[in-house]
Amino acid sequence: MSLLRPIVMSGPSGVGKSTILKKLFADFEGKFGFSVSHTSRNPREGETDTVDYHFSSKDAMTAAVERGEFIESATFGGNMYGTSKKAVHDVAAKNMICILDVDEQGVKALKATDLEPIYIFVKPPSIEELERRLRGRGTETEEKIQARMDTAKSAIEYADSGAYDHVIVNDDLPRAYDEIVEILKKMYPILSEVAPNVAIITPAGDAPVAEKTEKTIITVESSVPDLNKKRPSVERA
Ligand SMILES: Nc1ncnc2c1ncn2[C@@H]1O[C@H](COP(=O)(O)OP(=O)(O)OP(=O)(O)O)[C@@H](O)[C@H]1O
Repeated sequence: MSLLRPIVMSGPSGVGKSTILKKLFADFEGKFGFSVSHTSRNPREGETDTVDYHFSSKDAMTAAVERGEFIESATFGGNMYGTSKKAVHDVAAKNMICILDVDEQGVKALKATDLEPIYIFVKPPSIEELERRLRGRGTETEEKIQARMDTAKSAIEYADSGAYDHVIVNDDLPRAYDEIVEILKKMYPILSEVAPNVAIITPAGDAPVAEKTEKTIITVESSVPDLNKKRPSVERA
């Protein structure tokens, strides 16, 4: 069986990628996954090696980067972060579609690998609307908004040059989401499969009744990854 091709989901900050991904992960339980990044920083309390990050030393990471084992890597606050090609393969090996939420530089780096992802760009209806959404989110300082707008203009130009397989304009969220799902269902038959062991999503805290049925009970917390968690290896602006 051939491995599922990863998906690149790129687009300027504030365009709605996380919103779309959150819904995809929830609607297609167990079909999508993120790769686990490497970092040279120490684990924080509650973090588990190979789950939250692959915790590594700076020397080991530097050597692996030199051997060409990483898609991209960067240093933040004196610590190295990066995404290895193996981490992407590991998701596909579980028969899941690996989502790569990367910026323009990440897309260029991926194009130099043999991972052959499907490239999707989420485009704002206009640069003014993007700025409105960024401000509306209320998470950025004025300086950061300006820097993000400059990065956004470059990202849109790159997308307009034909760098992506699909460009989806996120004007109306449900419409944009449906368009993405339609594309993905054509590309990945596993998204149309009816799981033999249907998952029932219940609010956390509900008593599981798995022993009475053939169905799997999954709480929302455990089934949907935390998309608010920063993945610094792909964060630049
Ligand atoms: N079609 C839409 N119309 C209006 N608002 C939208 C639409 N899509 C998303 N939003 C809103 O825009 C804001 C930014 O969305 P989101 O945080 O998903 O962006 P992002 O692309 O993931 O950004 P970042 O890369 O910085 O994480 C959010 O407040 C979200 O609710």
